[in-house]
Amino acid sequence: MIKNAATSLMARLLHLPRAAPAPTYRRGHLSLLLPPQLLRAPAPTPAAAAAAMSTAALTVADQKRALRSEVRRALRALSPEQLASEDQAIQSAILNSSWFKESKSLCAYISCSRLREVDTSKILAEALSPNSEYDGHAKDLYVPRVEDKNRNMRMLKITTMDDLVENSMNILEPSPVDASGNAREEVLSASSPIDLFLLPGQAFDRTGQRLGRGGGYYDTFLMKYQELAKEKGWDQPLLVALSYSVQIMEEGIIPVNSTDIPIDALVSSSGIVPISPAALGQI
Ligand SMILES: Nc1nc2c(c(=O)[nH]1)N(C=O)[C@@H](CNc1ccc(C(=O)N[C@@H](CCC(=O)O)C(=O)O)cc1)CN2
Ligand SMILES: Nc1ncnc2c1ncn2[C@@H]1O[C@H](COP(=O)(O)OP(=O)(O)OP(=O)(O)O)[C@@H](O)[C@H]1O
Repeated sequence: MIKNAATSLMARLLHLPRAAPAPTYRRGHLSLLLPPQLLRAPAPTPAAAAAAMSTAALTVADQKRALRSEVRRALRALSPEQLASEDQAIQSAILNSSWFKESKSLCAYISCSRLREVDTSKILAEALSPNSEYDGHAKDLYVPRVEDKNRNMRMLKITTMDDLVENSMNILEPSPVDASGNAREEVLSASSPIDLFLLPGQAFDRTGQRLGRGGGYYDTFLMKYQELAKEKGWDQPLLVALSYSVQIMEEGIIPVNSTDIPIDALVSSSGIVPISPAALGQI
């Protein structure tokens, strides 16, 4: 946990003395949107309020960027042994869970060790295994493919790790067509629901906040998928994030926008933390 690092970071960002309590950020909380001088003013003009809100919105983006670099530094300081031991504990917790075993279709990320992401290789292997320990069937597995820099990401079905090729960011992604030249099935046009998303990220907290790498790819995709599930009358999927210990923040440290999609549960080497009512009912 890097509470002290994150607190000192927020103090620097907000020009507060170090002893000041860390600010709390809540969805739709007015004091996040408006700077102090505006909160004190009795009746700001609409133009002044709009200008102040755009400055404050930029500040949240800056705070997110700063927290990402702080976490990146903390992750780089971990030894390979520490990373491997947490990878093992996190993957075992997931592989042994009833919600993973019972899931029939899932979206997962292909972990990238250069980015210090929690390893998903054992989970992916089990999902693709035709003789899975649970019901002897492979699961339907969809993995991300970035389409452009405008937050467009698709989740494409793969049946083997050989379906993956390295992209320009050195992350493995599925080719858009399979070995026979057929377009891969994609989640947003599939005819059945996804049970489970295994999510990457830079920082998380126990209230369900998640900070990603800043592309907005996951928040945008999850918003689209949740709308689709609502339209189709499907159950919403369980959103589970995987986290090294140093990526778990105290409540109130992670800056939040209205487009951030909260997670249902968090898995770290200390175990599984169910957060939402949906997760408390299933985990
Ligand atoms: N394994 C994995 N796949 C994923 C994601 C992810 O976070 N992890 N994505 C989730 O969106 C999308 C790809 N987005 C990415 C965004 C940034 C970087 C990256 O290398 N970022 C560097 C910093 C680059 C910079 O700031 O200039 C880094 O984080 O160190 C990689 C993937 C889809 N696939
Ligand atoms: N659903 C959305 N619609 C429009 N813009 C969005 C949406 N989701 C995110 N964005 C924009 O994408 C940019 C990056 O967002 P943010 O910093 O929250 O991403 P992140 O959580 O780090 O990334 P990700 O969700 O991909 O893991 C921001 O400018 C944000 O406003």
